[in-house]
Amino acid sequence: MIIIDQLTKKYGEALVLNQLSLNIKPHEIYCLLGANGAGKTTTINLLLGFIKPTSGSAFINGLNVSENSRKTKRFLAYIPENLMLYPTLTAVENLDYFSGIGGKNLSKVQLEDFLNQAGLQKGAFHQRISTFSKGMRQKVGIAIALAKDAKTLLLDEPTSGLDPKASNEFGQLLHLLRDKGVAILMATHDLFRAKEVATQIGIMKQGVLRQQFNAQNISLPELEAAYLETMDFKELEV
Ligand SMILES: Nc1ncnc2c1ncn2[C@@H]1O[C@H](COP(=O)(O)OP(=O)(O)OP(=O)(O)O)[C@@H](O)[C@H]1O
Repeated sequence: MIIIDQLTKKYGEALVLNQLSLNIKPHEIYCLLGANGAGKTTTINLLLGFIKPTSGSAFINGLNVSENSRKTKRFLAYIPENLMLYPTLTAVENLDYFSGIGGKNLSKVQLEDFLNQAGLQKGAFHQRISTFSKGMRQKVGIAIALAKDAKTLLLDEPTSGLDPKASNEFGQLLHLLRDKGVAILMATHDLFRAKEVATQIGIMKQGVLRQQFNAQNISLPELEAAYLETMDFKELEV
């Protein structure tokens, strides 16, 4: 469960996130859309406890992130655009290391089972990460989320640079995690993938959540039109 309550972030005079409120329950995938600089990564960094809010609060599994940043990481998995894995270690070794940080001590068979669930081909389990494509690395990220038994998954442009097949596979893996009851927040520029995977979609501009949709109630052309309209809307000069 992710609760964002009137979260605001300022850098000096620059207001980069303005009173954002969101509620993402288990079994939900919330896709956050917005142009470069809209505040999507800032939102994720606040949820990760990487930066402190100017005002407002964020809660992961009922814990205030600002007060329990270390504890909340136990419930969290995070997949950025370029997942940081150890290139000279194998997929199994990386999974062992990162699930260990998450407090899990798993056998080789269990580790391999999570990689299998994440769709990594068996031949790659014991290969070094340095030989992996981006799609394979993202699958290791999903395996880490599964192995940690994460209740919350944060994703920052995870399908950027993936080919359509890899991106489609990645979307299916998100559905697997959703079905397990994970609450998922994904920042993305990919309207098509957002429409494919999301239960809810929000459009941000200049740190403000401008529009929200139930993904079932909007077609892809309607979503694109709403996005373009939001981006084109000029603020009234006072
Ligand atoms: N450390 C910082 N100091 C000052 N301004 C910052 C800092 N970090 C981010 N910003 C500003 O905050 C705003 C929001 O940035 P953010 O990275 O959250 O946008 P985004 O929606 O994720 O964009 P993108 O799609 O390009 O990733 C931008 O104007 C950015 O320049």
